[in-house]
Amino acid sequence: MVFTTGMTGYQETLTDPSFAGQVITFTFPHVGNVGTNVEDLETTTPAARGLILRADITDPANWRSAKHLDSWLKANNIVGLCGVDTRALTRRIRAKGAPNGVIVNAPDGAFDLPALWGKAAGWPGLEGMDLARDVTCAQTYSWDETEWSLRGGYGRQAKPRFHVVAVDFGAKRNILRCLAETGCKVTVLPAEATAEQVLALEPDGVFLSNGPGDPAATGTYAVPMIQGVIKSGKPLFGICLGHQMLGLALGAKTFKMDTGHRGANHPVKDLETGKVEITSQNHGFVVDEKSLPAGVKVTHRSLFDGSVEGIAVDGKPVFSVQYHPEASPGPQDAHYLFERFVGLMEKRG
Ligand SMILES: NC(=O)CC[C@H](N)C(=O)O
Repeated sequence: MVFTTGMTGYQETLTDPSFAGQVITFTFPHVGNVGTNVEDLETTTPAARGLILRADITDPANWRSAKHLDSWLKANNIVGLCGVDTRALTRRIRAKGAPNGVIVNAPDGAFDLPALWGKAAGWPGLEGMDLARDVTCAQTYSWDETEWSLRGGYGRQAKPRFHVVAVDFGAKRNILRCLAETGCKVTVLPAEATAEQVLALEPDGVFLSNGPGDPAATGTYAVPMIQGVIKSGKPLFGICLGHQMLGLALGAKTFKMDTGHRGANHPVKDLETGKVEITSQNHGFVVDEKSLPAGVKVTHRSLFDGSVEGIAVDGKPVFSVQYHPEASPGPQDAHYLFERFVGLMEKRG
C-alpha cells in the first residue's frame, strides 16, 4: 500500500508500469472529474493492483473524457475502494512504512479477517522482486510518436537526428515521446537485452527506463548490460529504475525507503546550478549515497529528505535522475534533461 500526493493525472498514475504490485492511495479526495481517454495512457495494460479513494468517483466533466473512470477501471480489471479515510491511511503509511494490504469484497459481510490478514502479512513485499520482466515489451519496436503528433499535429516534423536505444523495464510512454520530441529515433528493446544486442543497433545514445520492483533484482541481468554500454563510451541516460540500476552498475548499493516518494510537487535541487525544480516522482527504492564510488558525483538532491536524486560519472557522458522529467503527471521543470542527453550525443558527433 502506497500513497501519492499528486492532485492531477490519475489516469497517467494508474497506468504507470512502475506501480506494478502496489495499491495506490490517492491523497487528493476527488478523483474522476476529467474521466478517462486514450491519450493519457502510460501503458496499455495497467499494472497497479488497486486504488483507494476518499470520495466516490466523481462524474466526468471534461471535453476530452471518453469513459467514466469507474467503467474504465472495470474494463481494466482494477479493483478500487471509495469512502476510505485516506488521511488516516496516509499517516499510517508515513509513520510506519508501506504495509501489505488486501482489498476484499464480501457483500454478505462474512469474511475471515485473520486468514486474510495472514495472507497479506505473508506477501514477501517488493524487496527482491524483479517485476520488470512482467511489464517489459515482448519484442523490439520503434517509437516515433511525439506529444505533438499525438494531439493531432499537422505538417512535417523535424527529422530525427539521433538514434536512441531505450531499454524497457516498464517504460512510460511519455518518456519515449519526450525522446522523440527532442529529435531522437527511438528503438525500444526488452528488459533482458544484452549489451551486445543494444550496441549491435549502433545507437548514438542509450536510455534506461523507469520500471517496477527492486532494482537489485532486475539488476542481476541489467547491470552487465549497463556496464557493457558504459564501456562503449556511448552517452547513457537513466530515469528512476534506470537511474537506480546505473548506480548498481557503477558499484553503488540501493535500498528500500520507508515511505518512498510519490507525487507531483517534490522539490529537487540541481547542485550544479543551485536551481530548484518541482518534480514528479514515483519510487520506493533509492541509491545509497554512502556507497557511491569515487568518480561518481551526486548532481541532484531531494529537498524533502536530502536523498540522492541524480548522479553523473566524471569524464563520461553518463547520467541519471531518480525523478520523472517526462512528468505525466506533473510539472515539466526538468525537461531540460532530455536536451542534455541530446547535447551529449551532439558532442560525440
Ligand atoms: N518509477 C520507477 O522507475 C520506480 C523504480 C523502483 N521500482 C522504485 O520503486 O523505486
